[in-house]
Amino acid sequence: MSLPQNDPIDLSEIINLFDVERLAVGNMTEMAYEYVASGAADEFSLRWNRQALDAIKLNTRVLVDVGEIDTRTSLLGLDLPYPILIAPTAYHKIMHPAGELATAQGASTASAVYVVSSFTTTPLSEIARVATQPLWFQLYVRDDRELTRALIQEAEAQGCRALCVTVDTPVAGVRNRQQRVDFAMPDGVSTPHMADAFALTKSLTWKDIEWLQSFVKIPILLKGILNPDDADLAVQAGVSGIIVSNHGGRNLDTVPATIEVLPRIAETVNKRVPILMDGGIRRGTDVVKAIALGADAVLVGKPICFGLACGGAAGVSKVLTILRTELELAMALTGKATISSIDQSVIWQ
Ligand SMILES: Cc1cc2nc3c(=O)[nH]c(=O)nc-3n(C[C@H](O)[C@H](O)[C@H](O)COP(=O)(O)O)c2cc1C
Ligand SMILES: CCCCC(=O)C(=O)O
Repeated sequence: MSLPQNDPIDLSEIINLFDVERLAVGNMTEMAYEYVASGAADEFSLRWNRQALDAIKLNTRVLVDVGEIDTRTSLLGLDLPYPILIAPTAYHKIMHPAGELATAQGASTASAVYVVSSFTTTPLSEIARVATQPLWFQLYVRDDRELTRALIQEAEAQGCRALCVTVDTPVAGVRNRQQRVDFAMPDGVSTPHMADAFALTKSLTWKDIEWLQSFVKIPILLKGILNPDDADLAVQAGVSGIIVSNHGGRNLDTVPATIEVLPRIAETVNKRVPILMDGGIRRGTDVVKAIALGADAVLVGKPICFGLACGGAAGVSKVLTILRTELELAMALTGKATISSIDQSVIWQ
């Protein structure tokens, strides 16, 4: 397979986050598109993530002064201009030749935190050199715990500000669409920090979380929590945050939409640690809904990959800017001028 030949796309054609996927289809190899767009098995959870967000109605208040919309928030010691982060996604060089460097530049232009995947196709040190906004690192724990430790130490040395430990992937899901295109890394693309997808450990347990806490110096978040009982264990274990995620519908098909489980997890966590959420966030109104139902911030995965394919760094920053602008409009129109004022009252019951 050859590397992608991304033709420059007129980014003014991208008006919303659905446009970016439509435009990316023709601008990526079929293999890369199928890798990004697909979910596991019959793709129920992939669709439910979107359908469940769409099914939530908003409740507005009028005659509220929304002359100053303030989307700022703080998260694990960082002041964020708006509560949207780039979710960790693997293999950016199959989407655009500039790969993770373009993603980091796009994130920096748009003032967003970029969570770099363990399966980055660019060394972390090179990404850190171009990023002007904070980076977080997503960790896949490997069978070899000493290599895992070395990778974390590299992430810390490169200035990553938090570690998102992915806990929902002891094995990858039934990825039929990847099988159909014989998904493989093209020649010339490698993952410098992970030997291959088979290096992931299947034996990760709460004991390993304790082990990580014994030496990791940056905040640890657990990514891929769907069960309130696990959320409770995570808080008891002393982690700094949790990410409610079903891996974008890519692992276990027929688990519920993340927006559906979020309120239950928020109830259990009861503000003891910050909660992030991802899965199907495509509109500013989706961000409002997630915050109203208990998230402190959200992450976006696939639209960033498609933005990267359409226009490198400019495509990534465009996706973030559209979503941020839509969030501001949704806040003004619901009568919520600040992030902290967004609560259950904006959900039509
Ligand atoms: C192409 C792709 C690659 C991904 N790679 C990773 C990864 O390396 N590590 C990880 O924890 N999650 C990974 N994910 C899951 C995302 O971090 C995130 O949970 C999900 O994409 C969010 O849903 P959304 O794509 O609907 O926004 C990946 C998702 C996609 C689409
Ligand atoms: C085996 C996992 C590879 C990266 C990933 O997390 C994904 O494709 O969803």
